[in-house]
Amino acid sequence: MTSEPQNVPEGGIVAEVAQMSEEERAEHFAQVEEAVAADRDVAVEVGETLLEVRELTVRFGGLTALDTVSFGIRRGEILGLIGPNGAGKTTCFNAMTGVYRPTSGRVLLEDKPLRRISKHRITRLGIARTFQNIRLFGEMTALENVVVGTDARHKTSVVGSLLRLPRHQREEKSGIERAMALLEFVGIADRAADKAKNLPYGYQRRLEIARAMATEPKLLCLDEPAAGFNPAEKEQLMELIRKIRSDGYTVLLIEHDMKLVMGVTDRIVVLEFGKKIAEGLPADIRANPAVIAAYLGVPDDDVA
Ligand SMILES: Nc1ncnc2c1ncn2[C@@H]1O[C@H](COP(=O)(O)OP(=O)(O)OP(=O)(O)O)[C@@H](O)[C@H]1O
Repeated sequence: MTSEPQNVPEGGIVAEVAQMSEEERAEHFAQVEEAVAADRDVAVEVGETLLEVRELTVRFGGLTALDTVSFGIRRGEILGLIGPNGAGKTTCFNAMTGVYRPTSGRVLLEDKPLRRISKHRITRLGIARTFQNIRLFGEMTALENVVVGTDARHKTSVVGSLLRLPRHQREEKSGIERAMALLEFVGIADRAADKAKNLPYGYQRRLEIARAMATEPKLLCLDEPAAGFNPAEKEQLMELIRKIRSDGYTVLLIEHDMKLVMGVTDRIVVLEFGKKIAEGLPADIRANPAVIAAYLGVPDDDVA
């Protein structure tokens, strides 16, 4: 079924795809799905709401970290979630990915409420994330770290894998092949056999992204992926994020670096003191007086 995308933002792949005929769209997504996730069973309909945050409130004791925040993430877009320090970005992210239980409000994935569920089940439902502080298995190789991600999609039972039944062997082989393809995709295949802890910092960040992608998520959440990067590395990261989106993924990006956010996102949601103060296209957000006021004190370079 193909439905007409609604409220499609100007510019970016979402708009491009919206202009395509049904045939072109089908061909586009066939290519996209082949490229990185040949066996992916995620149907992509650009423009529809994939995840909805509805009146979400999170309190820590007397502190309201998130106050009745609502926004939607559309399939196929890169949504930026920004705001000054302490605005509630990470809290929102954590409430969306099962780390925190919201005080009130809901998160709906494909119209179904995400209740209090384990992190593992969140991954199964199709949400993957990276962390501000890199969390890799340091003693495992880069390749093994990504294979672990592909395991989340396996259908073999524990007994099946212990007995090394043919399906398990097939899944293992395809997991290794996919993991290798993902390392190439993020640009670190040359260090596939190195232990994660021995990789340079930039490689570790890319490895985290590859591992999250390996779970074949409907929504890929990146929490400050450019932290600690120099300008050249940030530029490369922007390219990678665009490539990820072109491959059919939907991306939620939390990022401090305004240049990066403005350069790569389709739409932006701005939080301040736990409240949503703006939502819109990057150009509109850049000119929004409330956003400018929230970022006063931030060096011009960071906002421009
Ligand atoms: N586990 C917690 N317990 C108590 N207070 C918390 C907790 N997590 C966050 N907070 C508080 O909630 C508010 C929002 O914090 P949050 O980390 O979500 O903001 P942020 O926008 O992600 O900030 P930053 O950009 O600095 O990471 C802050 O006042 C913070 O101190």
